[in-house]
Parts: sequence; C-alpha cells; structure tokens
Amino acid sequence: MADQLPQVLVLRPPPVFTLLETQFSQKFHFLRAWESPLPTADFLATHAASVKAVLCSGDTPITGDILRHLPSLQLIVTTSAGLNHINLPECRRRSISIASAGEIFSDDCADLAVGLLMDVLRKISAADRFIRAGLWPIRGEYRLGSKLGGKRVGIVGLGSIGLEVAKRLEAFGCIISYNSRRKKANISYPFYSNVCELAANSNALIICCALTDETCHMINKEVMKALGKEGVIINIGRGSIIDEKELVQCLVQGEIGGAGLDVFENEPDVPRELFTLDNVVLSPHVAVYTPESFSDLYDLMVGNLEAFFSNKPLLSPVLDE
Ligand SMILES: O=CC(=O)O
Repeated sequence: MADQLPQVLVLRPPPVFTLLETQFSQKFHFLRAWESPLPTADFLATHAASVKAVLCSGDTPITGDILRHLPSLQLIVTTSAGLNHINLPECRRRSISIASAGEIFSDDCADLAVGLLMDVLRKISAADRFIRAGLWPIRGEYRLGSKLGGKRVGIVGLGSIGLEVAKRLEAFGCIISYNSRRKKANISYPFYSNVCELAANSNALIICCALTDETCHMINKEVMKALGKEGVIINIGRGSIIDEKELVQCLVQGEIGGAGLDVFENEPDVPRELFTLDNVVLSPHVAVYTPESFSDLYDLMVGNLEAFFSNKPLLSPVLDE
C-alpha cells in the first residue's frame, strides 16, 4: 500500500516531519536516507535514482553533489523560507522546481525580532538572571533599560518579514528606514542604498534579508562602527550575513551597544565570548517555530507535493519549471 503512494526522499527529517510523521506518511512513501547505515552518496546511488521529489529543511544542504546523485529529480520542497542551503544555479540549470515555506513564518519571525529588540533594550533576560541569581536583595535596584518608542530602526531587507517588523515597530513609536536591493515602490519609509549610511542613521539594525553571495558578511566592522556604541543589532536572517568574528569583537570591546541573535555562522556552535555578555540575547534559530506555524507549514508542504504529483501548479513556487 505504502509503495503505491508517491515517493519522496528525505535526507534528514525536518522538525515538521518528525512532529507530523503519521499524517505525512498517509500521503507519501518516504525514502528515509537518514535511517540507512550507508553513506548518503551510496544510499542515493542504490535507492534514489528514480526519485522525483525531495522534502528538506533549511539545515540540510542540497549541494551539487547530492543533486548529481538524483538524476530524476524535478522538485525540492523545503520547509524553510531561506534558500541558501540549496544549490540554486544547478537547480535552474536542470529546471528543478523549488517550493518553500514562502511567507508562512513572517509573522512569527517578526514577533521574535521585536521580542529580541525589546529584550536587549529593556534587559529582560538579564534582569531575569539577576533575580534567579538571588542578587536583588544583595545589590538592590537593577540598571534601567532603554526606551523602545522613538528609536530609529533600520531594517535590512524589506521583504515580507521586514515589512511585518516595520509594522510592529511603528506601533511602538519607532521611526523606520530600510536598506534592500532596490527602493520599493509604494513604501514611504526612507530608503538607504548603502547599509553603512542606514547604520549611521539608526539606533538599531534588524537583519531580515536572505543570505546570498551579496549579503554574506555585509554587516562588517565598518557597518558596526557606523551604528555606534549605543547601537543594537538584531539578526533573524542568517548568521553569515554578519561577520560574526567582528561582531563578537565589537560587542566585547563595547563598539556597539548590544545584540539579539537568533542565527549564527556555525550553528549550533555559538561563540562562547557571547555567553557572559548581559547586553546580548541569544536564541537557538527558533524564530519560525510555533505550533501554529507548523500546522500551516504541514498543509503547505503537503499541498505542494500533491500539486506536483498531480501536475498542478505549486502553491509556493520559488523556481518554476
Ligand atoms: O530559518 C528558517 C527559515 O528559513 O525558514
């Protein structure tokens, strides 16, 4: 019976797959590469020559090497909004379609970005540690935090997540401006084509853009210096958009005021120097994860796979055939 279901390859199970595996497995027959004792290349060579569809998450690299082992591949469905784990030029060359999580996580990501900014400015996590360490009766009053309203916030990447962040922060009384590849039509926020200039005119930068060759290490020492000693950086995009070594150095040396980080260059490794800094809030790449978004994600992933296997248009295509 399972063998009659459309076949989908999974190299490593995405969290939504693990959570809703029973439902997924009623609709598709999954080739479970991660359970095989064989090295991936051998598993693919032995079992996956006829595979037409792959389901993956953002932490499973779909490299040129993997693609070479999948000669029949026509579709990659990724549970992520980001696409930096997929060899896009090779997919284009081979006309392999891609469907992503699209805008499904935008609200959740924007909520966490605002939460991180609020936490860094008002020192919520640091104050929590102060109480838990029993320091209130000993040291008395805790250091005051800084007001969110009135802050000039520069959003780097005004896509659907960036726009949701802007909407939320406007409601808190922040003054929004942005940097992105081009100026957006119908957007009245001031646009800076140069991210350094945006930083120089902002109290906080929020990184919401995709990781590409152009954005890798775009937030470098020069940008951080422009942001200044009171400036705060929030990153819910990808770790490598910031030069992490420079970021750590700037934080340790007090060149910037603080950071709220959901993403890192070498996840799950986080620079240990950050652990002792009270002006840094750390979060383990969970901006997208809420049970509510998972249930929407399940529907979208299944919808994309069903559309593909019945020759209908994908629900959230990134690259078209
Ligand atoms: O980081 C998560 C995603 O890209 O969806």
